[in-house]
Amino acid sequence: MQSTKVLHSVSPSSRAWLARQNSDPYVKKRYMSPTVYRSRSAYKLIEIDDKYKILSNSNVHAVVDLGAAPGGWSQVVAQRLGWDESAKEPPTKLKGYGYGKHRESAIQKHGTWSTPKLVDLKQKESLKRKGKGKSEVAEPDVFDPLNIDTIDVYPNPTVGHGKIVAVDILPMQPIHGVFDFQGDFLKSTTHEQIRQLLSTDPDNPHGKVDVVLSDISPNITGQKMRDTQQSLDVCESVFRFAMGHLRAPEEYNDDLSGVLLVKFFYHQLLQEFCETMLSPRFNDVRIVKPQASRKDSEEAYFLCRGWKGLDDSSMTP
Ligand SMILES: C[S@@+](CC[C@H](N)C(=O)[O-])C[C@H]1O[C@@H](n2cnc3c(N)ncnc32)[C@H](O)[C@@H]1O
Repeated sequence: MQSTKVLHSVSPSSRAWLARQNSDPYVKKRYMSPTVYRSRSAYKLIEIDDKYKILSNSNVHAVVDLGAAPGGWSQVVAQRLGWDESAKEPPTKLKGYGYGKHRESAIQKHGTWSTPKLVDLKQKESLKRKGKGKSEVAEPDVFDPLNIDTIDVYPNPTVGHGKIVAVDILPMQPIHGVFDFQGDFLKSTTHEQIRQLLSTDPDNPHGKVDVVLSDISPNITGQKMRDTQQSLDVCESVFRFAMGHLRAPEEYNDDLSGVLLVKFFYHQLLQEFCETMLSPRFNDVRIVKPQASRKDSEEAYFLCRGWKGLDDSSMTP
């Protein structure tokens, strides 16, 4: 009886959404998978990598995931690069590591770093007052507003290869093996922050990347021209970043390395962008629409493989 009431109180659009969720095979798959993917989108990247091996490839040492929140794609990248996210094992906390130089020493010591979990100082104080020392009481798994003295370190981390940097305008929960930060990718300062993070790797002083992924979705307004312009702005910004950061082709032993995968929304202008900007710069450019991408969505991806490099001096990033 109660459930009928609840259903009646649900709006027709929410009911349609629930019906679509209930019949969506990828939603079901997500709940049944041993890895709890944070997004349904994860299956799009799995499908693309299974087919084109853009991540499962020994040439991949640095990957950038743009528009990464809540983190489904980053989870897939981390897995494919061997940083098997141990979602089942709760992270433990070590004292003494945080941001800046502490973060660097944590990376050196543990091979990874994730955004520190914050500790609730009030709760900490109240535990202290009750005379419960650290050794007797498990530290609460909550916020430390100062953000300086704890870091999540997985007890038995699987050390993968390669550096993964994830960026989103929204915050994202940490993923083992992934450096994430909050930033607007359309701002050039964010491009610089990514480069700096990548170049902390001593083997990669210029902050070069092998794979640039972008699943960025601008806010869709329903106004075709505006949405198209937004999609174009994102694609151009991602391409500019790729031009400045993809590793030079001479460093690879094949002609399909140096990859850009970027989401777009169908429109003639995007098609022209692909033909004039992407096709001349990569050996293989195609439009992919993974099965996991909803048929009624106008999204698809430009998959560009085999970066040709900046041989033309007029092509400055
Ligand atoms: C479809 S979601 C990405 C899902 C993600 N690939 C996953 O698997 O979890 C699109 C993301 O793009 C982000 N986004 C939109 N505009 C952005 C911008 N200018 N800079 C960075 N991220 C942006 C949104 O915040 C949103 O999290």
